[in-house]
Amino acid sequence: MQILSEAIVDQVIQPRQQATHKGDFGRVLIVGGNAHFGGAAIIAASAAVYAGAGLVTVATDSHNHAPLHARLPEAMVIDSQRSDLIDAVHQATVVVIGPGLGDDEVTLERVLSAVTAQQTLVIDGSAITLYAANQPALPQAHIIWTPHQMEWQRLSGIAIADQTPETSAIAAAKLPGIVVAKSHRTTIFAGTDSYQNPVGSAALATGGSGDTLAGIIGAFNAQFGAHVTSTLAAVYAHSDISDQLAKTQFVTLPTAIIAQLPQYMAIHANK
Ligand SMILES: NC(=O)C1=CN([C@@H]2O[C@H](COP(=O)(O)OP(=O)(O)OC[C@H]3O[C@@H](n4cnc5c(N)ncnc54)[C@H](O)[C@@H]3O)[C@@H](O)[C@H]2O)[C@@H](O)CC1
Ligand SMILES: Nc1ncnc2c1ncn2[C@@H]1O[C@H](COP(=O)(O)OP(=O)(O)O)[C@@H](O)[C@H]1O
Ligand SMILES: [Mg+2]
Repeated sequence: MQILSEAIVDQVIQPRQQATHKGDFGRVLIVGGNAHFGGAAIIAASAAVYAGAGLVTVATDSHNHAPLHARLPEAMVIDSQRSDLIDAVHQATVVVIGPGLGDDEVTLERVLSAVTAQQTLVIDGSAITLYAANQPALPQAHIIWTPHQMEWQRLSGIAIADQTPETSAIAAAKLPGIVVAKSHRTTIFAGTDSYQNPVGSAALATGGSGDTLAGIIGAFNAQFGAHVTSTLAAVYAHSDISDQLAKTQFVTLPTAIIAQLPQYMAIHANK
């Protein structure tokens, strides 16, 4: 198992070429936010925008459209219950499904059946819980699972108390793609390789921290490429920003971490 360091962030985040346009930095589609969990989709979308995705669209319950625009005018929005969801999936570089999705199995299956092998699919939150329960068909895409320990229990069948790098590696190998097994010391499994994140603290133990990470992972894969390094850098950056804020803040709120992303990325792009 390789222990991550700040070097992964310096390696992945590079200065931007100047003769570029927003399309060069990827299109991220966030699918989530039912009428009760709209904040999760807004948090994930905010993280994706502030982490540098070229364009961000949110497919979410219509209850969330006005609140989303009020907080994040940079994002576009569509009603996840309408037919243009499939068009939005086809236009995306990366699809992040799950933050606040709740029990919307229909939307999960519609999205899974529309994602293609050329795309990246981040499966987070309720989408993990729904997949674990119903096992819908998965696309041939570059898949990144981001379960917390309870979601990993549901997906892997390993009780939280029995989740170790060894047991989780065996379970992760049975899934397509990358598994980001979130915990106090998040471990990432990619093929036969495994990595551990050495940073992060209990200041992250607040609702929305995982929604934030899902958005950062989406944005990093969209703009830096669908390589495991993009996901590793996102995991490290999320915790590293929190650790820096935690020097003076008892809990590091998703919105506080998100606000730091542009400055953090500017510093590391030039290292
Ligand atoms: N502001 C919002 O709208 C928020 C919405 N959220 C969404 O709520 C939906 C449900 O996700 P939740 O994670 O809240 O609920 P889950 O039911 O998936 O998991 C949390 C439950 O598992 C238990 N648990 C035990 N050990 C745990 C561990 N080590 N890590 C995490 N949970 C552990 C918790 O006590 C809790 O009862 C997701 O779609 C998520 O994205 C959450 O992200 C919180 C914030
Ligand atoms: N005590 C802790 N130490 C380090 N990281 C933590 C701790 N508690 C939570 N985290 C991190 O915060 C995030 C929580 O994810 P998740 O439970 O999915 O949040 P939510 O679904 O509420 O957005 C994960 O990245 C996890 O690694
Ligand atoms: Mg979560």
